[in-house]
Amino acid sequence: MYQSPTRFCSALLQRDVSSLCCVSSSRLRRQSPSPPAPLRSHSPRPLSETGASPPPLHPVPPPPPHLAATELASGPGIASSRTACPMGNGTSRLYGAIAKTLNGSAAPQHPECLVPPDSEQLDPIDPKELLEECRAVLHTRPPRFQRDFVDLRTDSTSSHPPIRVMQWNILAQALGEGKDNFVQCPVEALKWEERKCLILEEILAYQPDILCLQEVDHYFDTFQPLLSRLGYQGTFFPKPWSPCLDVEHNNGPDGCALFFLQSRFALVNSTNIRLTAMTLKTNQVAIAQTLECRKTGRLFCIAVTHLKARTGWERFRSAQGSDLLQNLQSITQGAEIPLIVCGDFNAEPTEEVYRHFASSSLNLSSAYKLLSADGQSEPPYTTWKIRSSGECRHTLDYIWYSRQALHVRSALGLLTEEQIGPNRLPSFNYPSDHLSLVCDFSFNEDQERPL
Ligand SMILES: NC(=O)C1=CN([C@@H]2O[C@H](COP(=O)(O)OP(=O)(O)OC[C@H]3O[C@@H](n4cnc5c(N)ncnc54)[C@H](OP(=O)(O)O)[C@@H]3O)[C@@H](O)[C@H]2O)C=CC1
Ligand SMILES: [Mg+2]
Repeated sequence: MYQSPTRFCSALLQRDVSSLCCVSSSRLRRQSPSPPAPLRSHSPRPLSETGASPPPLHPVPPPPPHLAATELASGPGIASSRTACPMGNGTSRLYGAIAKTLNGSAAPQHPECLVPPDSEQLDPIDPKELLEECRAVLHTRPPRFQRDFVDLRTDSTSSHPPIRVMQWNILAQALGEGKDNFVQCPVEALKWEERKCLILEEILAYQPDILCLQEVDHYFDTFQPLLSRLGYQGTFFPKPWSPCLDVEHNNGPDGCALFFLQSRFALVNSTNIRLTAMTLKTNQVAIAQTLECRKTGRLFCIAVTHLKARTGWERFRSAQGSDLLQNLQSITQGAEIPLIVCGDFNAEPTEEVYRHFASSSLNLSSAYKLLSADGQSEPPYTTWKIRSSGECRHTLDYIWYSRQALHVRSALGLLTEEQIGPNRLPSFNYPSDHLSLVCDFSFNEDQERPL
């Protein structure tokens, strides 16, 4: 079960307790997935997904006892930092690293683990070697889907390397196994030990400079320790009443996580936002950070959010979006600082919250529209799954950017229907019901001035 972050200590972070948690590399090598189970039966599918009927707007109940009050409002949340990593470490140490995260979902409860260990004790990891290790764990799975970047460059050129941003709802382990009811997805495909490697493989394949994640319920035992060793600085803000906590053997609350490469950016300001809807506190959160490019001195703001899900909650989402926009107005000093907002908005482009973002005074555009023939249409889907209630194919995930200050140099194409397959997502091939979105951004040269 979940332990408070202050009581948490990952075995990965604590070399001298490695014997408590470590799985040997040979054992890891021998692991092979069980054969796929027969598909679970499911009832006839209506065309549209329906969730619980929306109650009137209401605040969520008091926080669970394991979360301090300061973590729930616009408090500091949980951030961590690491030094940037040089390359070239031995694979044997990597097996130790990933094996420790494979060993179990819960953190050890030893008193010596109450204080997080010194970050300097951690060894950097070579991304290529970690990728190899992931592939070894996944050797019985089908190969990764091929996705290509689409070059979107216009006349605008930039002498600086682009900023690669990944947006991804990675699917909380507890929700995938306990709540989501993906009736065509074999339970074996959801095993964390392997699904984790599929998620890491996706991140390592595209090597984003900034990673915006939703439904993260393995921050402390997996993503923070591993990504910090790849040179990322991470921040996690859990949902106050995460539905993960209702699932037996959960690994703690899910929430948003934001990672950036420390070698490229310095953190100037970080804000954790518990979203409100018509002044009432809600169960949804966002993280907004102002970063400085180390090379150019340019400032920009990056934000990640996950809005309220389900049909019937459109007004609620719209109110949450308005609250987020208001916060971002203030953080960007009235749109002075260029902005990128990544999120699972749980809203189709026809919804009010989408229109609010598209028409806000922050001058935002949605990057993935640029993949369409006319540059005006969102992709046909960013999530595609089959629940007992039916097939759900929706466009819900977006990367918004300041259209005057930034331009999109390229965007990663989505999976085709054929790649996704008849049983949809998640699957043995792909670890989440949402596709990752990846864009390369550059500052527009004519606006290229340090703020
Ligand atoms: N104990 C208490 O008193 C309270 C408990 N809660 C718990 O929190 C939950 C609500 O939390 P909230 O964050 O507002 O929930 P949301 O409506 O935002 O949904 C939470 C998750 O459910 C997923 N989801 C969406 N549609 C479905 C579906 N049809 N079936 C299963 N899962 C779906 C979403 O994934 P995606 O975004 O990918 O679609 C999302 O990650 C309650 O169900 C309860 O479990 C909440 C408040 C009080
Ligand atoms: Mg989900």
